[in-house]
Amino acid sequence: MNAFFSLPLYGLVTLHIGQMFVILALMTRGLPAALIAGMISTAGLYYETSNAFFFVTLSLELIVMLWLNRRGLSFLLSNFIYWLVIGAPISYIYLESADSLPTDFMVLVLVKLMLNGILYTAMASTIYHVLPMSWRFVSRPPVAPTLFGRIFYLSFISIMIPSLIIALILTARGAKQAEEQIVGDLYRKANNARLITRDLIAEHERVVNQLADTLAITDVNEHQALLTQTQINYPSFLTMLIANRDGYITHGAPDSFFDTLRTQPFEELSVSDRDYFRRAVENKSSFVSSVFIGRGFGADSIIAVSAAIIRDGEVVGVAEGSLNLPKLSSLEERQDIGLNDQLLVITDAYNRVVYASEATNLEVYDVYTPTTTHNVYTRAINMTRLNSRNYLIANASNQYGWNIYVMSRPQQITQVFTDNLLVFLFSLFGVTALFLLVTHKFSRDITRPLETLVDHMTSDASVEEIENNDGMTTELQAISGQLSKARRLMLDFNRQLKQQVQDKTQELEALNKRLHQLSQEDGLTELLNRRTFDELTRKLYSKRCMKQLPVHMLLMDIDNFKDINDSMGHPIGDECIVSVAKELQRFFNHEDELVSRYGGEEFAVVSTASSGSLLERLEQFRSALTRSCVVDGTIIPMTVSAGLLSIEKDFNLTYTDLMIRVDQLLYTSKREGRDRVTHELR
Ligand SMILES: Nc1nc2c(ncn2[C@@H]2O[C@H](COP(=O)(O)OP(=O)(O)OP(=O)(O)O)[C@@H](O)[C@H]2O)c(=O)[nH]1
Repeated sequence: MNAFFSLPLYGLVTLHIGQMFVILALMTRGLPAALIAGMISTAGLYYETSNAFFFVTLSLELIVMLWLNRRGLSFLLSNFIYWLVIGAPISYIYLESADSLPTDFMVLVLVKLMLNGILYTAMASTIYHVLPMSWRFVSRPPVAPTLFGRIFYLSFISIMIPSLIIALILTARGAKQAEEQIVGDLYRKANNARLITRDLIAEHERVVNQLADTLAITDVNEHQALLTQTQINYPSFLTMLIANRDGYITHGAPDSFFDTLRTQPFEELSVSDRDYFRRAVENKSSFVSSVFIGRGFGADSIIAVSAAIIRDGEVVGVAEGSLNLPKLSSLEERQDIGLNDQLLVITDAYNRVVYASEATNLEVYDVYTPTTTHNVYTRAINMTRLNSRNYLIANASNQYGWNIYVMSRPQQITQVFTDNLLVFLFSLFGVTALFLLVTHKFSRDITRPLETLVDHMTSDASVEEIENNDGMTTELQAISGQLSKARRLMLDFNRQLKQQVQDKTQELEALNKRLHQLSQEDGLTELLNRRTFDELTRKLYSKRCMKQLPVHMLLMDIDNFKDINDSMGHPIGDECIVSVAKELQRFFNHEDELVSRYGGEEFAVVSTASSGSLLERLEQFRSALTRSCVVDGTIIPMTVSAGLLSIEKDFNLTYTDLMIRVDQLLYTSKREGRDRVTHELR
């Protein structure tokens, strides 16, 4: 059982779709979940092989991928690097030590492992990107922060999966075709060799039969000539002989052979113990021997073709021809067997080598029975080992019990697959480079106009539409037009808003100023109110005292004002108060002189002027006041009572005491008959 959901392609080459889920678990649920998924998916393999290798490598793959991913590499690239640097070497060592795989298939398996890794990771990546966000339990860094990177990554993995699958299927089909072709070729050659050897033996058997028939009716004197001629006609016969009924050689060809033979001891000339003699005599027919070592004339490995010479139903002798076995090499040449590392071995019914290609290191008469194994890569043909190399082996046997083995190196099949995969890998690199270029251009086509648009929209310069919009698509041109329009409106609105804010600010400032003024002024007379006057004068007074400079405090009150109010009404009273204030402002306008409405009809003046100047102006004021208030052409005469305290020496008086004292001086003036000034100097 294989819980990897394998999709067999060719031989051991299968796509392990199940691994995709393990990678997906790593992407969405993290390492512990992926390890559990990996354990489940390799459980079947573990159960079958009792080997934890698959789980260990899978775990290593997951850990390395995660580690690389945390360093900013995509899972796809991480997987590729893993297989290149760790996975392939480890698998190589494992497969090599496990010895379960012929080394001829090693490259193929390693390339397949790598492609498999790329494929299932690409599939997992694609699924990951279309999964709802809620399925992603672990946050992953984005595959690429730039638009270019994202377009490239997504388009790359989406084109890679189909192309990888198509490439694998096509190469698998290619390998199958190559396999069929090579296996067909081997069997065709084996079959041809079967027919040729059959015909060869049959022909020589016929020749020996004919010879025996002719010898039976020919005078014995002509036997030697007949034999020599036959051997000349059929050079495939290395030697030929005629033996009499007792098994003694009476004639031989070629002549040189027979001359040598004749020099042998008498018993050496007997072939009565040889199968080819006994069987021919016993069966009164022809016979084809298996391989044996000749004697008498050298010690060649030979095959003997013999026939009984029958005269009047009685065997009178045996004619025999020994086949020249090395001449079978023509068979090899005729079938191009030497090419492509192909080998030919022919054995007889006793598995003795009749003929073997030189590269097999087999000698004629050696016993050869190939042990064959079935191989996953080659379903239609067996594999065998010869001289510690693997060979595909096709065999055929003829009716003489001969076996014909044609062998070929398995690379011929795996080469097609491996070559195709390598071509695919290189094309993939090419496609990747092309993709990089195209997506780079594509993303620039998108981002450039947007950048231009943003630059244009954020610059303070012109509000005109973008002049050079050649690079823009029509959609972007439309958006750009609308944005420019919106921006113009916005700028207009902004300008109006600015103006309004400016106006309002000015108004507010004026209002504030006025409020400030109002808070300091008396509403009727616009003189300083009592609170502000006290505040300012307190400071001035303490400064003057500190510096011991003269300061004068003047407090005055309109005399009998109640009468004016009572007789003429409050509005007229107000007018009188205002005219007093105006006169005060007129006469007490020196620097550091403050004038205040200190109460209802009470006024205060602080001055730093000389007392002479002050008293003079006070008198001028009092005199002007009598005529200052005119209502409906009638003068309302007014007088004031005043208290004046000049501080010129005693600077120890507090401000409160100062005011109390001035007030007392004012009341002194009132008490003493009004319209006067009580002046005190301290
Ligand atoms: N029209 C008007 N009258 C005010 C104002 N403030 C105070 N008065 C009046 O001023 C008068 C002050 O009167 P009194 O304090 O009795 O003193 P007087 O009549 O001026 O007499 P003597 O101060 O003793 O000379 C009151 O009748 C108040 O109502 C004001 O702002 N307007």
